[in-house]
Amino acid sequence: MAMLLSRHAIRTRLSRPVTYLLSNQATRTFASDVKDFSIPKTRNIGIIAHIDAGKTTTTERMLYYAGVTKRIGDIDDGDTVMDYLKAERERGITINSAAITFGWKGNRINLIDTPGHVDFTMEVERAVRVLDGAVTILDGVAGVEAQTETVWRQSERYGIPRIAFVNKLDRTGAAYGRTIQEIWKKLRARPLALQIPLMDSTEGKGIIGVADLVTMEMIQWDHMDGSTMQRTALDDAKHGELYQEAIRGRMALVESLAELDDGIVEVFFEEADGDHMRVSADALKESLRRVTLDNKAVPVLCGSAFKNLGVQPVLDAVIDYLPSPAERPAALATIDGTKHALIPLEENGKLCALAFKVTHDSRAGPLVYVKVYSGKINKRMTLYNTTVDCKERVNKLLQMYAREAEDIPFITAGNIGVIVGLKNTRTGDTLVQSNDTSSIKSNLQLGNIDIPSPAFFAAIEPASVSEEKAVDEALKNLTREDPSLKVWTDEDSGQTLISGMGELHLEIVKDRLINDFKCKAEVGKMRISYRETCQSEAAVSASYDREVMGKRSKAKCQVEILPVDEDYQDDGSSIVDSGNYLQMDLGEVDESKEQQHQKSSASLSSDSPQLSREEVRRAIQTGLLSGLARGAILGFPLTKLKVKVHNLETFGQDTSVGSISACVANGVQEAIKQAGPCLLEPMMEVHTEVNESDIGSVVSDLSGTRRGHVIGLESSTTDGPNSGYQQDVEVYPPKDSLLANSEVGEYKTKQVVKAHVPLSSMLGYSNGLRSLTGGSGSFSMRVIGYGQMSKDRERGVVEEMRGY
Ligand SMILES: Nc1nc2c(ncn2[C@@H]2O[C@H](COP(=O)(O)OP(=O)(O)OP(=O)(O)O)[C@@H](O)[C@H]2O)c(=O)[nH]1
Repeated sequence: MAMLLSRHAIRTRLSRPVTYLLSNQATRTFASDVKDFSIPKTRNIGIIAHIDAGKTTTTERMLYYAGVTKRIGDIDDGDTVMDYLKAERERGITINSAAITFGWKGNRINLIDTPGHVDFTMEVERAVRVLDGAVTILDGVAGVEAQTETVWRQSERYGIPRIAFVNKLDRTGAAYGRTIQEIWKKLRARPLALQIPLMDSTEGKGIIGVADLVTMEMIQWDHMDGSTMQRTALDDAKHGELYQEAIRGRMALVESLAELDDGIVEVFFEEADGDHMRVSADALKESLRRVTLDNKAVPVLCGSAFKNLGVQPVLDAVIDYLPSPAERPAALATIDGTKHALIPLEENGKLCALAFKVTHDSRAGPLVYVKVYSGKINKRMTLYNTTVDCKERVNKLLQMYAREAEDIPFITAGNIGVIVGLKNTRTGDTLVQSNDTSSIKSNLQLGNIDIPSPAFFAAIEPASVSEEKAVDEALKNLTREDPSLKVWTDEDSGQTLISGMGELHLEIVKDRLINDFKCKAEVGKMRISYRETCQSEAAVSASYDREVMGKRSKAKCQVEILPVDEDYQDDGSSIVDSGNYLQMDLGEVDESKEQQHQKSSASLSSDSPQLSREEVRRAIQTGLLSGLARGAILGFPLTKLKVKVHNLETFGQDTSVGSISACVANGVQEAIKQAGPCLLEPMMEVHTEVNESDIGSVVSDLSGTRRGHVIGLESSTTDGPNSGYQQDVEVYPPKDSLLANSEVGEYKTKQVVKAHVPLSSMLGYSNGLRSLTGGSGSFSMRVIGYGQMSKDRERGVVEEMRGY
């Protein structure tokens, strides 16, 4: 079976088990290989996918086959190990990215399970940046879905090598070939099929085994729990059609690798005599590893986690193709927020670690999950948190098994572990050694995540005065865990408010307050976080004149306000904050003249305070921000305004920073009232992916009932612009491959409807879309800004908010 490689390739040739228990669950025994902390044998990996693709189902099998659990947890029965929060078990979804360590064939895998729901994109982002590699799980029926693309892009931003597992091939309509084509077309990644599924066409059972194209073996699993895996050499007499297909698959694999990797070309000509079938499995694996680590390609495997088919080869692929921490580029940190520094992975280097997640345990207190990038954390060590500038003491170090944990003596560079005892560290903080005297100690940051502005809020009311402290404490813990959750007090009502990324996000917070923290509190209706702006210009003179304890404090200023739109181009002279452009004219006077000016203006007292120019500037800025914090209609923050303060005059000895700020804030508030205040609502960019037959109903729903504006329609497999994305490559297997698709898996081209829709109209869209498309549609959305609403709608919102 000798064949030449493609022309392109030729051209390019040349201890003791568990000692510590956080919950009351049963003690478990950890495999000894997880105690091997050597870097080449460590894999920090995550599982990323669209909601419901089967991440948790697959992970549960991984834990079972690795010997961590004694039986397989079932998502549908609500008894999984990874989804341990009550709220997760009830809903059957993953919310907190639970981290777990287990051994596989002498290696140590730190696995982080991540949520697929759009409300928890921040959780994914937090997890993704500490990963060294990722397994992408795709639903073999739905293919590459909207949220898959979002999480894929997130992992791409961090340059994380990935493998893919096409799951659910037992289901009617599953299509492996089509899913692989979608990896190519939608994710713009080069898929390399390492397996082809054996479909049972007679009884329509879907997948019953897989052909391994690397070893040219047939793999089959027992019908019980899938723990016994039988490998037999593929042969023509026994496997007939599948054997022929496997040969085509093997040749396609070698050809594709040859385009990406010179190493395999050499093996092909020098060791395999130009025969695709004689390239050894080991040589193929080495080549696959090289191209995966270089992010040139994505090895693809397949199966059905639910039917216990295909999971062990995914674990093998994690070891074979995903990087150890030593094979990743050095971490990037910032010093003083501007200079960049690389943190090479050195076990004996200076300690540098990132707290990527904080959870709360009722017995142990805060558990801080860290990734150590350099150096080593020991028990009882004193750390320095560079983000909040404080010393922290390590009490215990743990290795997690979902909710259970084991004491470990240290966490070395490249590893993930949990610290108990840190009091102030929050998600996203950087930790270094306390006695590190180098200049980078206090200002080195491993880079925080930008948190989008919250879209929803709700009021929280403790059930009684005696409950207030417990609720406050619980909220403090929850915000430490989750930086996308905000808590504040409404000035008018004195109510505590929480805001977050979405309805589900806040619902989960509520569940956790009540069930995990056992607080007695009422959470009010989820409300949309609107914004306010002005429709016209206004200029006002503001003054502040107060006597406090016999001392007179007086200031005057002019405030001008004007609305700006998204296209506004500032000349660089403004301070930009929350979509507002702030300007302050302090005049051309220099420091000494300014002080004289203050003195000469002092008409009420002879001993005027000598505020520096910088103090005055800061006081004005504080006033501007506080004036813009609450709108005139419903008290929402203002945005899309240009505000200018000038002609500031101060009088008297007590014309303090506070008086200037108050004068400016009063001026801003007065100007807003005069400039035609109006409400703005969050606008979402929505991508809805549907079968062609459903386009009509989806478009009319979005543009009619949901008040959206459809901006485009494109085939979900359209090739968009992407440098380096080669379109003329043949990807195996083809989308209509009979063998790779289940009998009824007829190929349907999907279309993506792109629309801008007000957030308020997107409430309940998941259910609406499900009924419009019979469950085949999926969508993703993100906030793109704030849009004006009609006067009628504004009236409705005001009445609803004020409770008329
Ligand atoms: N038929 C079939 N169903 C599966 C398979 N894998 C998962 N499921 C089902 O798909 C649903 C979702 O599975 P999960 O494992 O919770 O998916 P997930 O990706 O973890 O979902 P989130 O945690 O919500 O992001 C459950 O009802 C599973 O039983 C599979 O291989 N075949």
